[in-house]
Amino acid sequence: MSDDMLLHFSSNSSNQSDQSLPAKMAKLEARMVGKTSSTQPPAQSQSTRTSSVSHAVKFVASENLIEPTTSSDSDDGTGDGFLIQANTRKRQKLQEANDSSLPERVEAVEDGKQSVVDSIETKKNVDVNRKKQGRGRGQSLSSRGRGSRVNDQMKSQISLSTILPTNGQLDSYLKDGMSKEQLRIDNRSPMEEELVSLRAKVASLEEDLQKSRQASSEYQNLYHELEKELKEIKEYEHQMKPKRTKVLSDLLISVSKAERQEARMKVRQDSLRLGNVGVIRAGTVISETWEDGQALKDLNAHLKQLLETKEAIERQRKFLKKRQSDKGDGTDTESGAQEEDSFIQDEIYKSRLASIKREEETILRERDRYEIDKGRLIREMKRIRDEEGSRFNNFQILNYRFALLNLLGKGGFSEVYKAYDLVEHRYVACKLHGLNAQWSEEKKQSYIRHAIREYNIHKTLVHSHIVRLWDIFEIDQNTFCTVLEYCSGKDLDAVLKSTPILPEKEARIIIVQIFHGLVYLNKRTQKIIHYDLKPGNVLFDELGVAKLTDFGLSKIVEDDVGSQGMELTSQGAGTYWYLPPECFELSKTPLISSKVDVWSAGVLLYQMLFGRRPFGHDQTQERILREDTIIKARKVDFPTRPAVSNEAKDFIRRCLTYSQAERPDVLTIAQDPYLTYSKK
Ligand SMILES: Nc1ncnc2c1ncn2[C@@H]1O[C@H](COP(=O)(O)OP(=O)(O)OP(=O)(O)O)[C@@H](O)[C@H]1O
Repeated sequence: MSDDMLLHFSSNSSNQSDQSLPAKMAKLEARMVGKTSSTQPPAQSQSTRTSSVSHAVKFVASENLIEPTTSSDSDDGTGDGFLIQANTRKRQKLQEANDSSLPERVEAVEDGKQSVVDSIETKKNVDVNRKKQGRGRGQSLSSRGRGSRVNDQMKSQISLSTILPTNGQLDSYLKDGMSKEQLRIDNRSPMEEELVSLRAKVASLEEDLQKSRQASSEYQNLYHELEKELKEIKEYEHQMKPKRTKVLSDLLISVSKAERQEARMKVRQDSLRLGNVGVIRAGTVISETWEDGQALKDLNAHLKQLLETKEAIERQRKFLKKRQSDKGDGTDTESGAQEEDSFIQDEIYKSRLASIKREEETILRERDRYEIDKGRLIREMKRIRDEEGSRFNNFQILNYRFALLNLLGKGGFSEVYKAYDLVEHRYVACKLHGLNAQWSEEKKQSYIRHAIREYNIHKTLVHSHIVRLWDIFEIDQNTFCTVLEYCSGKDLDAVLKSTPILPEKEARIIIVQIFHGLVYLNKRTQKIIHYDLKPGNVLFDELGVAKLTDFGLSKIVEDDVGSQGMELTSQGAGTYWYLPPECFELSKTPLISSKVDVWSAGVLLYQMLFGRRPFGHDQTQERILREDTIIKARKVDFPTRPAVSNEAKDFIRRCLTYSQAERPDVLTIAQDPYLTYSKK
């Protein structure tokens, strides 16, 4: 119902209160006779409805017989005449009993009036609320939904009340106990009912929509609040970042300083035991020499003493033998007793010699251990000296990101520092490539080209058995840095220096990992030959996972390469103990393939198992070249000790196949049973 209608409704109710009841009833009856059925089509115009409503309201208000909210409606169209007649009769009866029942009726009328007023008040409130809601979206839709429903109910009631029977008839119905609701339902057309139900649905949907809108607005508010909070956190984070970085790098520095101190203290302690570098002056020439420590001196002294004892016993034995031969012409009884004495004496000497031998062996084993410790000490001393001489030793932060800590080691042209990545928050290894200031510009450029080439190859390699290369950047005109995955374990070279012979199980799992890395290099679209496989280029992480590194000499195998391989352009580079014979070919440019890496891996396995390299172990690089050691390496020999499985030996023989054509390539040998672990 519109607001206008309500106004009309309320004004009529007051205006008509003075009309005489009988005259009004008559009027209404006449109208009812002439009116159309309540099944008026829903398409009926709103204005017609409104006028009907206003009449109905007039009727309700003036007669005060029914409550608008529960008022019944008319019968169906066919019953109109009967109802009117019945009503007329009813009215006559009523008039007869008029005066006697008037006080109760007045009361009923008063009650009805009050109900209508209440209903109108409710309606007004609802509509006022709805208007408010219409003005401001912030208000709850549920109240608007309720308002709409009440509105719809009112509309339907009012439109139906246009076809209500006269008040007499209605009174009679009420008296007969027929519910007003029943009347209302009976008088509804199906379309009207559908309309009502659709309106109810619309109202409920509107209510849902409003709820959703409200929820959405609440979420939006929450979102804005969170966004604000996030912004604040980010700002705070931004402000705190330099402070945090400072605290972090200070911590890292103090830990590194403590490590440096500890390393130096250990070197001092070990030096007492194992030895130190001394300085010898020969005229104006000053040179360095190694002086053994007390433990080694004691061991050597012990060995010397054992040797002296051994020599003394040997001398006594000789003397005893000589005496025996000199007294050979004595009496039988006499010579028999002397012979027995000499025999016993000799047995004593022999027994003593055997025990000296055992002692010697123990001391020699101990000395070997000391020698290994001595080697480690010398390397550590060198590292400390290199660190002290390095221009990067004062904890610089490179590229605003990499906090340099302690020196890991120094290579030919580079220093490798342990560093901390302040962005990714992980340890890395920063390899600082220094160009020699004395080099010609051409040589510097060539070195840089070489390093960039290595970087370009290495950066694309992502495999668990290959050291990751994270970054490259320039430090100054003569220095640049490559950032590598940090491997906190030793490299294989350091491992073999402290334990020259590895148990076969350990050696096998290392070679298996190396081959996993090699297979990866050979399964890429752009195949790569590492070309510099050697113990120093196999690193271990803290869990003992082996990783290949140093792709400085690597070769990219071009697509159009023939089955024999590609041309070796950098002949002479690499470490000769680990390179195959074809790399030493001088008559023509050698063709190389992944078979180079297979040979190197074979040498590595041999060295891990037997503690020495198969070819030219004791030779220098220069001598290997001069004596054609590798060119002559046609057959591999295995020492009798330590005992190694035949499978391992067969695998090594396959890797060290002299003929390049017959040697399997990486992908072929990767199928070898020695490299596969199958459950038995
Ligand atoms: N990614 C890394 N993680 C941990 N230590 C590393 C890493 N890379 C190299 N190192 C260590 O740094 C030291 C120097 O390495 P570098 O590769 O420069 O030396 P090299 O291989 O002996 O020399 P060159 O490359 O000239 O042959 C070695 O002891 C090596 O173990």
